[in-house]
Amino acid sequence: MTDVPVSEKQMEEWKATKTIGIIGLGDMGLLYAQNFSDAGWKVVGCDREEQYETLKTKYAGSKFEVVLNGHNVSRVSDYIIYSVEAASLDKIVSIYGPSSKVGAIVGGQTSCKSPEIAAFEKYLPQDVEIITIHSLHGPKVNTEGQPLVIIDHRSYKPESLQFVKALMSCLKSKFVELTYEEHDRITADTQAVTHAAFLSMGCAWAKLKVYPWTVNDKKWFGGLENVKVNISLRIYSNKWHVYAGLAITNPHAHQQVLQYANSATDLFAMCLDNRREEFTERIMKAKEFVFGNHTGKLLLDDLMLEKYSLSRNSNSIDSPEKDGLQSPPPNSHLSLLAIVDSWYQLGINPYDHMICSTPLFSIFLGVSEFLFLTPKLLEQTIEASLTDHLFRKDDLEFVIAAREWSSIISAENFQLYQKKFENVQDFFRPMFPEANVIGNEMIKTILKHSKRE
Ligand SMILES: NC(=O)C1=CN([C@@H]2O[C@H](COP(=O)(O)OP(=O)(O)OC[C@H]3O[C@@H](n4cnc5c(N)ncnc54)[C@H](OP(=O)(O)O)[C@@H]3O)[C@@H](O)[C@H]2O)C=CC1
Ligand SMILES: O=C(O)C(=O)Cc1ccc(O)cc1
Repeated sequence: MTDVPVSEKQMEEWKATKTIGIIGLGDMGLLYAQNFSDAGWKVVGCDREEQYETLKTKYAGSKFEVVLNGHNVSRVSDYIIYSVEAASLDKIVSIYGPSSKVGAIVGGQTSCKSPEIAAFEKYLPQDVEIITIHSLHGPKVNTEGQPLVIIDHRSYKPESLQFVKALMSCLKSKFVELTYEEHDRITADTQAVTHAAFLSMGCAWAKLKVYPWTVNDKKWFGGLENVKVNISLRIYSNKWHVYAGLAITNPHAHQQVLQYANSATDLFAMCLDNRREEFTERIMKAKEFVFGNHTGKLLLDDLMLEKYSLSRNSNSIDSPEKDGLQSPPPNSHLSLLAIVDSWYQLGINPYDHMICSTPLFSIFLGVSEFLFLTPKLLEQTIEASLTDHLFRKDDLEFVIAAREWSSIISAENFQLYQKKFENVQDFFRPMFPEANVIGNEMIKTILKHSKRE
């Protein structure tokens, strides 16, 4: 539902009388503060108190006002959005929640909603309404057309939801109304497991000390490899707490990430033992379950992805169907076989979640679809998995990495998550400037071309 059924007059009245407050002026808080104030809303925001002078100067020319702290935001705002690290949310709501203006609406941007709702219920005064949100994209992605989840958890006035939607309408995102439980289940299926996969790939390359696109034996090139490398580097160039919070605070995510690690382990073990029949049957069952009803065009076109290589001399594609170009060596694509197997094992139809898809999830589904539905590519991949040892060592590191991420997430160990994430981040850091330019271009093109976006 993208239309907001409020009159122009009502909108103008709200803009003239309501104040929007944002606690946490980091990447997402700033995105909202700028968009809302540009659209004519009165916006106040704060970050940590010690940042006050710096931010006041920095945003002196902006249309929103920086105030000292969350008390000052909460006292004057009709809609208060907490846009802070997931691990600190409970503490921060406990401090500022009781200062919420009487009758205000409160929401948050954290990626997992059960702990956010629990904190709101615990610390907010009863007169305060709870309507929370989640933009399903990062701060550098154009908000237009991206899913924006809205959760009306506790509202007393019928116009409150209309008001939140009216405010959010300037983002031009696609509204998706869910309960917080539905939200957490879906995002565990989509985001958490997608991140686990790309985190594990990056971790494996860092362990092997390779920048895959620079390896001279030309192991890693072609459209599918470009996606793996670009998305993995994109995640590692971001803040660790976004991914840690999303996976650790969502109990459903633990099971999904564990299944992903188990799928990778099982499939790899079958390859080591050359259990051809069992391996092929399992992959084919997963294919039937996930893609059995697929009709029409694929989400992604490999020719489109092919140009987004970090490698300077790449000119190839993965598809064995396309003649005339040098093909990359067959790869076991364990990371992609494992995701489709884990969807099958958990009974998840990923297409059911497209309504809540993030750019990275769409791309992950797109490359998996490409692997499973491009004629001959899956057969070639199965053969390579069982008989070709070129990627065995990489696959071993990948399996270890997937298991490690799963253990850290299940143990809810933020410290270890940060340490592991930042180790890999340090390894890739020199490559980020170039990788981000190419990765951003790739994502833009994919989103433009993806028929379901
Ligand atoms: N980045 C993304 O792609 C997305 C993130 N999210 C979620 O949105 C939330 C914000 O993420 P993002 O903007 O990326 O993270 P940031 O780290 O950029 O922003 C969070 C900000 O909150 C500040 N903060 C910490 N404590 C307080 C406090 N007591 N009062 C006011 N501000 C405080 C932080 O300061 P300091 O850094 O000093 O701690 C930081 O500037 C997170 O929960 C994240 O999971 C949701 C969708 C997408
Ligand atoms: O697209 C993704 O999965 C991202 O990595 C960006 C992101 C991160 C956290 C969120 O809560 C929503 C989107």
